[in-house]
Amino acid sequence: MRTQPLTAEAFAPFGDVLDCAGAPDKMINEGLCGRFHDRAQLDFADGRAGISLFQAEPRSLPYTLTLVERHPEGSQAFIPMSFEPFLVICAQDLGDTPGEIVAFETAPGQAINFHRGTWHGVLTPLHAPGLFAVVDRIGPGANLEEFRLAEPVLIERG
Ligand SMILES: NC(=O)N[C@@H](O)C(=O)O
Ligand code: NI
Repeated sequence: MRTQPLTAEAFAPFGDVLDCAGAPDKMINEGLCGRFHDRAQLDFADGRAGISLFQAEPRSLPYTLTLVERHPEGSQAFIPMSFEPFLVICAQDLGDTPGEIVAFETAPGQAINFHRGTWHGVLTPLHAPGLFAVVDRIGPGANLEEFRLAEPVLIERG
């Protein structure tokens, strides 16, 4: 299957796109900063928000996907700390199992937030340095379900 450009509309079933598209919601700091306010649906059931840094190995396209995962107790945001695009993989939810895989390539300056329970591929940079801030749930109990695909899915550039 092939990647598609990340847009808020196409990603809406899976989560939020964070970018500075359009006009800011408000100008702050004496008019020197545009605030794109409250742009993600965060959820940290029975826990709290945490900010972690991920230093991930870059991958290449074509990319062979063998596993997806989800976090039933919380949302998870991937915020690149570079201006490099990255690969975002999701799957529709069929209840206990993931459905069709959908793959996006971000534009520079875009970040994403997976909604609670969204099936997704793990953090997948396409270029070094692979450095991301990740905002997700810190709390008790399990918050990771993994699903190994019956057949690997080859993801190619769209
Ligand atoms: N396991 C972990 O902290 N990261 C994954 O959830 C991921 O989506 O990369
Ligand atoms: Ni995850």
